Amino acid sequence: MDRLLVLARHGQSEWNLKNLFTGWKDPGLTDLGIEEARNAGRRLKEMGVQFDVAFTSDLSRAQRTCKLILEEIGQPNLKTIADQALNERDYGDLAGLNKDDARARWGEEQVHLWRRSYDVPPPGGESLKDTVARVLPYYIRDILPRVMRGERVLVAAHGNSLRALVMVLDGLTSETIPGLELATGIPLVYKLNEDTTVASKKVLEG
Ligand SMILES: O=C(O)[C@@H](CO)OP(=O)(O)O
Repeated sequence: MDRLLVLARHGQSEWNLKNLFTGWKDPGLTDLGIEEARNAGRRLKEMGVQFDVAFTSDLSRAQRTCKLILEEIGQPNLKTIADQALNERDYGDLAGLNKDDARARWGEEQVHLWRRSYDVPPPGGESLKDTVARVLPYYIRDILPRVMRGERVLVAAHGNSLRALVMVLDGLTSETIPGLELATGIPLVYKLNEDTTVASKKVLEG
């Protein structure tokens, strides 16, 4: 039995393009983002991937990406479950600020800690640790049981909500997680073992 779990970060958003902290704000995809999402779908189609269910967040950039992937693989009406638990990390007071302006104001190192450390929350927002604390229970309760039953599952979500999941799946630590970057529109194709650990992982680049 293939225990298939595909994780896809949304395509480029309007605020990715403008270099703004986004978090729970809800900008749409750019034309490039739409193309990235379609391309992710095409790559999955080339691999012959089909899904039994899709999960996405409460935010439109992830939902649109999910829809575009499903259209490309010829499953436009697949059952799709949207949940706030998969939302991007809440960037708190940084949401809407330009990332270069933030570096000029608070310094490169502080901004890097806010963006990539495990446990330093941005002002008024969530650390990655906080994000793991909401994503992981949802994964264990709602997503993983389906994968273990042999359902082929797509999760279309966000840079940091997916970093939270990849941290758990790949066994990364608070020391190694800062080095993990997820590109827009590049699906990660996991197959799981019977004991829920990772059997294989393929990054669908290009
Ligand atoms: O702004 C955000 O919400 C995220 C993802 O775009 O940014 P970062 O990569 O800095 O965590």
